[in-house]
Amino acid sequence: MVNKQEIQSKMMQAVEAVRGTNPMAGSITNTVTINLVANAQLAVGGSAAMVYLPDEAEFLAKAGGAMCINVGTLLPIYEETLPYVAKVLHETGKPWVLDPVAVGIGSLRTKLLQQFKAYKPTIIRGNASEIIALAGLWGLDGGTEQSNVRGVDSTDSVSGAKVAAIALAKWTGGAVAVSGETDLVTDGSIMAVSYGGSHFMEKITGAGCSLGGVAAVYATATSPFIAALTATTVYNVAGKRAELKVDGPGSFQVQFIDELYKTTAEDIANNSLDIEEVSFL
Ligand SMILES: Nc1ncnc2c1ncn2[C@@H]1O[C@H](COP(=O)(O)OP(=O)(O)O)[C@@H](O)[C@H]1O
Ligand SMILES: Cc1ncsc1CCOP(=O)(O)O
Ligand SMILES: [Mg+2]
Repeated sequence: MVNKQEIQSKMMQAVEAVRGTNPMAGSITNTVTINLVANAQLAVGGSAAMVYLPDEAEFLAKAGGAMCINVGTLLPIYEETLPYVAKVLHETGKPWVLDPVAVGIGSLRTKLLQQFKAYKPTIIRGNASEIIALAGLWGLDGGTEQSNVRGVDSTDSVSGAKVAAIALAKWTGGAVAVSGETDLVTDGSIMAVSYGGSHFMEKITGAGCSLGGVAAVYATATSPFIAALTATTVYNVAGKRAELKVDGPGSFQVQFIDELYKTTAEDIANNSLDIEEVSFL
């Protein structure tokens, strides 16, 4: 039987551990949202470092507690950097987050995302359409060959990505977080549904990317499933609170960082959460 209280208590421990140790999680991420990713990582108590080059990525992979790879804006050097660092992370057993932003656009993105299958990302974080398309690219259950990703946005429902998320988690042995109005997090045997957030999160760029960066911070301190769920929950609490204090997306982004900073371990434990066993789905 899955014990919800145990999951909540592990999330609280992860939040405290990160605040107490300021762990470093390096990133190779996109040029649109790089600043928000770093600020969100700092707000929850982590330390951020962003690089582009293969040797620097290897350095961060080895020096940090986890890493975040986000393919949002690809540069030619990434053809070398990304498979190289993913292999290092896989071989050294370092947790890493993959955000398959805009999967389906362009040949380099497709090739890199195909290469990542063998390096088993510890946490895969994406919106519903990205999760479905990645499962399709990897030939797993619940995936579709044709990506429904519209640029970087989802056109699928979160519940429609359930089978794909489970299949991806079973393949990697890690966790998958599907974001949207409500969020799903699974390790292939447990499915968590987390509530909260704000409609303003669709009106700023980088809510998803920074969620991946924060998941990497928590992955330095706990299991992939708890890390993905803790990040998802912190986002739901902070998003809900920020919305109450602002009247537009610009001030929301600023307030959201403040709320990430202020969210406590207790707030996370008290946020609305459903847990079910995957075998009963
Ligand atoms: N309509 C919404 N209501 C509440 N929270 C949302 C909504 N849309 C997105 N979020 C939140 O925004 C964050 C990013 O999710 P999403 O927008 O799906 O990712 P992406 O930016 O990669 O498409 C997640 O924390 C998610 O819970
Ligand atoms: C707009 C955009 N274009 C390429 S990457 C990117 C950022 C996407 O951020 P998110 O997926 O968090 O909304
Ligand atoms: Mg995204």
